[in-house]
Amino acid sequence: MTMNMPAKNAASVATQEPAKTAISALWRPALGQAFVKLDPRQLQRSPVMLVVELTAILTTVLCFVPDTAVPTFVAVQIAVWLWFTVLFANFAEALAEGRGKARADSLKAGSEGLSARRKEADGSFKVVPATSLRKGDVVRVAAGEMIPGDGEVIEGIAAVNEAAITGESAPVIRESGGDRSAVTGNTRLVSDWLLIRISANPGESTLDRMIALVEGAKRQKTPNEVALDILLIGLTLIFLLVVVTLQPFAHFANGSLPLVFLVALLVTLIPTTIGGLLSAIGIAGMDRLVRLNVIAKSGRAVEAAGDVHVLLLDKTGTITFGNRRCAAVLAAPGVSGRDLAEGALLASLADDTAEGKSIVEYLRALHPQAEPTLDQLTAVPFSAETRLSGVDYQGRVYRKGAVDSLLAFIGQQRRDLQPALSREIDKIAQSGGTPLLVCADGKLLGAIHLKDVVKPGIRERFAELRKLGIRTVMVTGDNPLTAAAIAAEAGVDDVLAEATPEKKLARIRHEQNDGRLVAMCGDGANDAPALAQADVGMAMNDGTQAAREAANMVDLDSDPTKLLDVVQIGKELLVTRGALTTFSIANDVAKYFAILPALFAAIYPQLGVLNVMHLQSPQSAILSAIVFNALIIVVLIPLALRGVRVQAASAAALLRRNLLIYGLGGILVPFVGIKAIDMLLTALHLV
Ligand SMILES: Nc1ncnc2c1ncn2[C@@H]1O[C@H](COP(=O)(O)OP(=O)(O)OP(=O)(O)O)[C@@H](O)[C@H]1O
Ligand SMILES: [K+]
Ligand SMILES: [Mg+2]
Repeated sequence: MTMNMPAKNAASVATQEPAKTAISALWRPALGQAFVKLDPRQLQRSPVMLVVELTAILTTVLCFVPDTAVPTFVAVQIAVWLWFTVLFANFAEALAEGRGKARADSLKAGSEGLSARRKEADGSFKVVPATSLRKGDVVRVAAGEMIPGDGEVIEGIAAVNEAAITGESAPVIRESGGDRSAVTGNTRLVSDWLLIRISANPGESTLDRMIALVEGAKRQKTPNEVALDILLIGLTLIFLLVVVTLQPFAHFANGSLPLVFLVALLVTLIPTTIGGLLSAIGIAGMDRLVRLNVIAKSGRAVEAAGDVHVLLLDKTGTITFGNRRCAAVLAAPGVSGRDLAEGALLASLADDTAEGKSIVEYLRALHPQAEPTLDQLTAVPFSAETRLSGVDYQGRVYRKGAVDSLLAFIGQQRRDLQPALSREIDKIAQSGGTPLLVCADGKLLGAIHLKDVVKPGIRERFAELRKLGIRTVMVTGDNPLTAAAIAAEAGVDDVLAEATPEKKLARIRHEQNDGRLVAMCGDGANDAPALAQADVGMAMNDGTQAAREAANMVDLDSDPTKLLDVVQIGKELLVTRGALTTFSIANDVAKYFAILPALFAAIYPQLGVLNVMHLQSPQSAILSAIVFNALIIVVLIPLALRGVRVQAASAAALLRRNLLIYGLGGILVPFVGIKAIDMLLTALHLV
């Protein structure tokens, strides 16, 4: 039986890193695409460009209608440059899509022909195509095989190579229970076997999302883009009105403006620069995100990231490495080490969280003892609500859990605790560790020290966030002392300790009610509601499937500090769009004053004083403006694709700076550019 072809090497897919696709290799296919995109059905996504295409068609027709006022060779040049305007905008979009296309193609190729071993109702396994898997199906995957879809590990532990999706070739461990249970389709098992419950229907998987994200033009417009589109359509209508009313003015002075000129004038005045580059800016922004190994479920989330004020981070697994491990057990005064070891082991035997497993491992190594089998125990699984776990065994109740929760469970107060044990607990917490208490039948047996390590470099990233005006808040189910110790080490601005899922959710709602946009990073199943509520919810890829589903972003590298880069990308996206819109509109206003005097000079000689640019003739003025209008799109393509760099500064300072550069620049550049083109066209005898 051939299973899903491990020969289709995952690593070979990953080597086609989009970042390494040079622009030089992309512009050729983009050139072809620019013509394909002339199809009005495609162009209607960009209303301004559709108007330009209509004027290009009209002007082309007018070339065949002799007009004494406009020499045919000038009319032809205008028509050609109008077509160029549309082509340049199409080229920009195609170029932006190019990198993503290459990535999408390699991702698709990697998933073709995959099959799966699905568990049937009678318990047998049947080989089916991966595309036929539905949410809830259970599949078995063995070493060397590809995981056929996103899902949750329900049995087994194995090493998985996720290079095809993340580009990271070091295998990661996936196991049932706990916070490392989510697997991604199209990744390869390199050891052992897993039983996986599929969690996504066809078309909804991580892979599908990645493909949709990088396939540019098919993506949905964000609310911001839609709003800008409406503004651009409004401006187009206003200028249409302006141009239409020019003819009566000309008639009034017994003059006339050729139709070709009016049509061309309309194009120079409507916001073609931003209209032509808008789509490319959005696609390029998403592409930057994909290259960062972050998958966003919507463009809206990325834009929200650009405006985030507060960042909530889960402690375990996000700020720390998250493999909270048992480092020591401490018996309560009057309790033997043997009794504590027995109680702690029993309370952990049925606990499949990472913490529970580490306690069992620790005790088996240090205090070997006879163990009951699992079917002799009644398991009480850990929950973030109770913060307790354990078993009932032979009529006795074994529990372990957070200090306050366990004390409440056995009806004790913190102040009733023996001072020696109390001191030990505080010591564990002050060192950043997590203390658990263990009890059997209401009697305290002692404490367990769970250790975790703060991820390196996290402090520096938080400092950078602070410079961008973003406040960081650590939320944790842990006790206040541990929370404070880790918070101090990581350098967060605020802490919320002993947080249940409800408390996390309430904190986010509270910030949102105060008008702040909230981002949240988390990995656990108990983080899912908060991730869903946050404006930007980023789940760690190696976390739980619940978190990945609730979030609107997934970081494939499971690096929470990546949110900083996402914020940066969001800001760049917003600033780039804003800057080019400012530039485009300033440009159009300037063109109005640059061309009109030249156009009307013959009809209203008094306008001569306004003709500061001394353009050669009305036809040279109009042609120069059209050429400038087309070329400025090409000139700005690199900026649209690369994005405007954003320094750590307040939003107001950013706005001031950009208004100055792109607003003032937008007014001045057309005067210089049109004059230069006018001189060149005249010298070449083209007008
Ligand atoms: N397996 C377990 N059994 C019993 N108690 C546990 C277990 N794991 C954790 N606890 C206790 O429950 C508390 C909450 O744990 P949980 O994993 O829900 O925290 P959290 O809300 O995800 O926040 P963070 O992950 O940042 O600590 C822990 O601080 C610990 O005291
Ligand atoms: K224009
Ligand atoms: Mg957690």
